[in-house]
Amino acid sequence: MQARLAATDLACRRGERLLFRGLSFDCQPGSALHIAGANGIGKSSLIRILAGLLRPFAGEVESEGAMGLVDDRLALDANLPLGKALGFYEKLDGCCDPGRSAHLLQLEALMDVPVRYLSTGQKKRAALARLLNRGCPIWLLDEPLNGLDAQATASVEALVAQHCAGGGIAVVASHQEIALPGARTIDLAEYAA
Ligand SMILES: Nc1ncnc2c1ncn2[C@@H]1O[C@H](COP(=O)(O)OP(=O)(O)OP(=O)(O)O)[C@@H](O)[C@H]1O
Repeated sequence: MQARLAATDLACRRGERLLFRGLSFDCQPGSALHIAGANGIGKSSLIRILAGLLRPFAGEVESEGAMGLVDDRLALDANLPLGKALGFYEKLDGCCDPGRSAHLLQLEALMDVPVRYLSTGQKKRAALARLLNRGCPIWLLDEPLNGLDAQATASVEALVAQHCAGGGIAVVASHQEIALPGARTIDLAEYAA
């Protein structure tokens, strides 16, 4: 899996506040990065900068390989049953093994449930299934453990580990502990402006 994600001397401003500055890293295939820090420090802002959804105040991002973002916005049709909502994107993404993500994320029993009725943790698992189905090498995960129980947390940690073992890159913003073997942790407080 060819992938690279590098940030050079990034700074982020939201409104009138400079949140962080001087942030650099270089993720090679197989690497995981945990972005840690308190509420409001700028973790989601950093993820959005990496995804190209927010312009950095300074610095630049270089990437090689497709990116998949999972955050608190669920990009699935709320009115469709989960199976159909995922199926729409499986066709677009050319996913050839949709059963794998449903199985790994314990979603099989929920396929007939309209997306809007899913619980917080079930919605998060559905978003992760969509990410898995895309097969993209760079994962940007913003608080992926929010709403997950212990079993689902362990599943997500295992999925990230497998993704990196296969040469993928994962950047995980989380104020919670997350077990990511071999991951580098960046505490955004150390870059606070
Ligand atoms: N559009 C905006 N305009 C001005 N300020 C903003 C905007 N969006 C976010 N902020 C502020 O930027 C700061 C960082 O927000 P961000 O969501 O990146 O933090 P976070 O570390 O992800 O927090 P949390 O752990 O609560 O998710 C916060 O103080 C927030 O209020």
